Amino acid sequence: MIQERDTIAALSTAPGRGAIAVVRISGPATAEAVRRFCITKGPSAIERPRVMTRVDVRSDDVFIDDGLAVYFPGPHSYTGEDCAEIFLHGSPLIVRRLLTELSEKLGIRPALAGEFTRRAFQNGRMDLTTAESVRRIIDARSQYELQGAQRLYSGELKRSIARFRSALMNLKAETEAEVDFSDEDLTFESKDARRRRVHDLLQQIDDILARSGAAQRVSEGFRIALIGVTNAGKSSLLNRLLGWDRSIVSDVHGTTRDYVSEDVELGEFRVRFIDTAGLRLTEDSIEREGIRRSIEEMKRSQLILHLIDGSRESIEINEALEYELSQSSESKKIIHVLNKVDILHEKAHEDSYFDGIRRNGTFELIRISCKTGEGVDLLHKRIVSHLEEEPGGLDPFLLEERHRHHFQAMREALQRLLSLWSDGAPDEICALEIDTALQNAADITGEITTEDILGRIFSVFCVGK
Ligand SMILES: Nc1nc2c(c(=O)[nH]1)N(C=O)[C@@H](CNc1ccc(C(=O)N[C@@H](CCC(=O)O)C(=O)O)cc1)CN2
Ligand SMILES: Nc1nc2c(ncn2[C@@H]2O[C@H](COP(=O)(O)OP(=O)(O)OP(=O)(O)O)[C@@H](O)[C@H]2O)c(=O)[nH]1
Repeated sequence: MIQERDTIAALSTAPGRGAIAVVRISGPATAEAVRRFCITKGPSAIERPRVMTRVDVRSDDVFIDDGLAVYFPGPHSYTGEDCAEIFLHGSPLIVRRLLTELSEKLGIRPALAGEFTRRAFQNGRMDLTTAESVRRIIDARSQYELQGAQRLYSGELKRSIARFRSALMNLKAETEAEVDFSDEDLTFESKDARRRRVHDLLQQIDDILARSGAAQRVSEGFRIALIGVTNAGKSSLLNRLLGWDRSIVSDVHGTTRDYVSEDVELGEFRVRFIDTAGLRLTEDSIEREGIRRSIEEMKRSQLILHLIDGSRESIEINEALEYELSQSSESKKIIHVLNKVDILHEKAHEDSYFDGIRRNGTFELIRISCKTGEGVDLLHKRIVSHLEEEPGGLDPFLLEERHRHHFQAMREALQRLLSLWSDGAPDEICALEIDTALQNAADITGEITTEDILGRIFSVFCVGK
């Protein structure tokens, strides 16, 4: 059983060798630990709260490291308890020495994953949505996801929950007033006006869920399929876009037998490029399987880059492309990329070269050379702007699955409330649904939490956070 009053310590910087390692301590024995292990000639770190102090880190007469220390007396600290940070040389051996001494001499135990932030939450330093966003900030894998997490950290969700709660409280107060005073001759806001307010809340919940769903899809990464005949230069383009040799580039037809995928940061976004098997009719069964899979991949992707080998006399339209071009104009976005402009076939200068790929008369074409790099930047920009056009693409509002669950439950309670009202149910029964909605709103920010819920939330954190 974890004691709240335990003093905890952990390495808070990334594990392994590094320039500097920071050990963080939190809890009642912190000041004693600093006094005992952080030795100064002049004023101690304890006497100079929140000021970085040069110290000799030592245990009795045994030298551990030349370091720096900061003491944050509670409640003005990250966790709200007495805290300290000791900056050491980034050696795992030094860190282990200090943590061992803290444990053996003062009974300071290693912190669990996320335990500092958990204490910050439990000491009222932050609400649950802010605490959760700390992990998301650390784990973000694109600027887009980071921005979404930072909006949570800045309290955007907490504030909208506060608005929901006050609207629900008003609704409840009025409903109860009606129950209490129903015999008296008082005028209350008409049921109609109240209905409209509930509809308005439902609309707001739907908007939040829709925005977060879109943001989630964006942050998980767009799938971009690279398709085109063998030797068109798909592998070369992927390498150009990624900036390093990820897939095998060769001039033997059919090198890419299966698809390779790669998650990369492209501008603000995380995207997954799928380099599909070179498409050509073949008797080779393994290669045919690759082709079947590239058609599948193409169907699942949000954007298709169709690579054309501009050194050839004509554009070869294969099954996969045929399928895609036959879809209606609202279907998948497709960018045709004319590659090898450095050795362009003379026919590729004529408009008729592109007749086969027009869809409803138009098509988007970008000319590049993977050999010289010409046009690759422009293509990169075009891909990013396609991503930005995606719904929710520029408005990251990321929610945890837990938040979505409670919003859904709020939504269902409010819908039941509306139908109870329609059925003319007693106000006491209606008030119960408002309570359910209120409870779910409170669960999001963590007004009332259980050990079990907190355990699940913080166990996915890093140790030391
Ligand atoms: N070295 C170090 N860097 C860090 C953190 C940290 O704890 N230590 N942080 C986190 O892990 C983040 C910064 N967040 C923090 C939030 C609050 C307090 C804090 O001590 N708050 C007190 C004092 C406020 C003040 O002096 O202005 C308070 O709010 O009362 C510290 C860090 C990122 N960088
Ligand atoms: N001159 C020129 N050669 C290119 C260009 N892009 C690719 N190549 C060459 O074309 C050949 C095929 O390129 P890859 O990138 O392997 O083509 P791929 O589409 O991945 O081929 P498969 O995996 O067989 O489907 C290689 O020899 C490349 O060096 C270009 O812009 N100009």
